[in-house]
Amino acid sequence: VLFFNHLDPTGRSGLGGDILTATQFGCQAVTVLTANTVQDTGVIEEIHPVNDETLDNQARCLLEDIPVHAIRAGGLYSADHASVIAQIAADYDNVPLVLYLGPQYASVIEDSTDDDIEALLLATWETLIPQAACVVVDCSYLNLWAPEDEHDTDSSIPVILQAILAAGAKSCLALFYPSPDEAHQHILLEGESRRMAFGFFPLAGQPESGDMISAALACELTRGKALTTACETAITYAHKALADGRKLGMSKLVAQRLQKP
Ligand SMILES: Cc1ncc(COP(=O)(O)O)c(N)n1
Repeated sequence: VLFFNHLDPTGRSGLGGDILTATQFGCQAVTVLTANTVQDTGVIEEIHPVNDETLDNQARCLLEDIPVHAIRAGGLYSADHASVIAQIAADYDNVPLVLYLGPQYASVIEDSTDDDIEALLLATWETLIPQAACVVVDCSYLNLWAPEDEHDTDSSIPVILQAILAAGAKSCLALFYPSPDEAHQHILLEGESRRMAFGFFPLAGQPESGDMISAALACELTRGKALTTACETAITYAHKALADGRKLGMSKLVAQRLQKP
């Protein structure tokens, strides 16, 4: 599996976590760094995006060397990142693309402007979402990825999810979908009519669950698993990893990713 992600030096999220998840699923992780960061288990102090040429060169270097069976794109910090990954996805269109849209920290980047963030959103919607086999979103942060006219609309989650499918994504796994009884639930949307709900997930509000679930999902897809089964396995895995999480630092738990799915 080819992972695009940031490097979280704590290993809690990002490429370090992806490698552990891939290992647990019996896959080799090949990795492309999108950004170096300065952070601990609580605060992201700095994000330094990698330039788009390095991103492109590293990904293509790996793809020409090693057969890749799934691509998981996360940790996107610039419109150029989205465009480079989109071009790669187009060149390798037989390889399923799992796109993860989670908490989005592009505003942490020094000198970043609203225009930069808007350009990232636009490139994501126009070039990446249309090519995704599955877009994994965390509904708690979905408004950060909403197209400009959807910002600040409280009831926009179902609208944005439908927009993801309308943009061309084959499916969308919506995590922490706000259900009427206030519990959180995960929902897989496929095409116009197919909708499948997964069980309740008691560990709501753990931002790294989507990072982990999308990584595990990409690994499961390399084995030719059906999407619903792959989603279910990935969710169960993340649930266990978070339930066994350890407070290694002063802030967020570090999931135990070496965990039988
Ligand atoms: C640069 C960067 N991007 C994303 C995350 C994950 O998000 P979270 O810490 O909310 O799980 C992170 N720790 N660092």
